[in-house]
Amino acid sequence: MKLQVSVDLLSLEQAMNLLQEVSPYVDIIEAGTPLIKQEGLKVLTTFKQYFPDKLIFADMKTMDAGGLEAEMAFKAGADFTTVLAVSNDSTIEGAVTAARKYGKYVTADLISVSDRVSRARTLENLGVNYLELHCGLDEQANHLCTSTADELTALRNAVSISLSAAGGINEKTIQEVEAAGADVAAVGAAIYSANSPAEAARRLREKINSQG
Ligand SMILES: O=C(CO)[C@H](O)[C@H](O)COP(=O)(O)O
Repeated sequence: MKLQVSVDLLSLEQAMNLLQEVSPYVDIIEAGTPLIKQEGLKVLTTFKQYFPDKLIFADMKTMDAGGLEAEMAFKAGADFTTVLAVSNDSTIEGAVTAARKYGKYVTADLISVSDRVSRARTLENLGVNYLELHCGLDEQANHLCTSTADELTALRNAVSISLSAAGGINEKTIQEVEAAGADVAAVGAAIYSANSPAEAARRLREKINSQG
């Protein structure tokens, strides 16, 4: 399983300071939605420039103009862009077409989808590369998330495309997420809010490695 750090900080300077510390332990660097909104797409270009051996994930959370927004992210340096799974199929198709043109990837974020298994099957048919099971920050704050492991298992049984999990994952839960079939675990606060982000990322990496 790959480890993704979700950089939900509000300045490029803070983001770069964090990444200098944690990048050795992660496979994927995510520019969080608030960071992209605050600093612009240049964060993607900067991440790619300084960390060329990492995959760069743009959490665009696109809801409309799928082709245009995906193209913007890929041109700026992203390897992945996200589109909201609740958006119209034509929006998803636009993002998928752009990803194919650039040889990059689309992740559909299942946040706020009620029938996730049914939507997952449609999204697979539409050509998305990854499905992200995501408990958002507001849902976490209001204790609205159900079991990530059970949900992942249901998705794993329903589709063949890659799965990622995001939302409140930490050292205690990362092995459960991997065992349930995730190909990527995205971790934000458990890394950037830790006393030592580098140590937190190192321990998460160790948990993944020890799972085999
Ligand atoms: O996309 C996000 C919020 O919309 C976050 O990046 C994602 O939830 C992971 O962060 P955390 O581990 O802090 O929950």
